[in-house]
Amino acid sequence: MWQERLGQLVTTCHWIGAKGWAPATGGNMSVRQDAQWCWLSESGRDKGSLTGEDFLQVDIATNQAPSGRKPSAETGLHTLVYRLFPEANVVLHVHTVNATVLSRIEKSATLNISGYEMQKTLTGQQSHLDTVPIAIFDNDQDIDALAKRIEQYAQHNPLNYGFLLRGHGLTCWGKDVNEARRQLEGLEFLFECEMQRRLYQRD
Ligand SMILES: CSC[C@@H](O)[C@@H](O)C(=O)COP(=O)(O)O
Ligand SMILES: [Zn+2]
Repeated sequence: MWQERLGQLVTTCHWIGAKGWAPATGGNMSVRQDAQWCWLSESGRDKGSLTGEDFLQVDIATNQAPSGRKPSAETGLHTLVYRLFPEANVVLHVHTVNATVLSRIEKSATLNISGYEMQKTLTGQQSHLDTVPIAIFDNDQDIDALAKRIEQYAQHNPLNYGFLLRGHGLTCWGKDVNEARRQLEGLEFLFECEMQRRLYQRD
């Protein structure tokens, strides 16, 4: 099951690379194996040309990789998502221009998305009239501290689909590769729309 998921993830990484969403080794991706283990991209790789060999088994509770190789610098954010959301089986982190810039333009702690038909690409969303809040966390090189902040936020606020790291990128997830990929593409489309709207709409 998870082996098949990993194969689909590798294909999705190539798609992400072709989109230009993981430039210069930015971004990281993972799939869940089971309640204890996940498989994470190795740190420093070009994420657009990964193979199955470039994924390392990581303990979700401890962030340890038995292989001794170095998993992603942002391992702690992937394992946090797997701990917070038992239904999440895939995590995608990308450095798109829209996510990077919009998360800086929006000064508050939440990007509220409303008025777009494409909101319905996000599981459970049924109308452009609803508001989809996407949390924005200030970036931090201390991933443990960042993960702790996100965990505390999630205790009191809904955290659906993904979150933005200010000036850094988007981390999103899904129950399978198809859902994670659809929501990544949907969110990225919505970010692009929101960037354009803020650029052109003066009222
Ligand atoms: C290429 S600089 C960006 C990194 O610091 C990080 O944000 C990132 O997304 C990739 O780190 P990695 O350790 O390869 O998973
Ligand atoms: Zn990153």
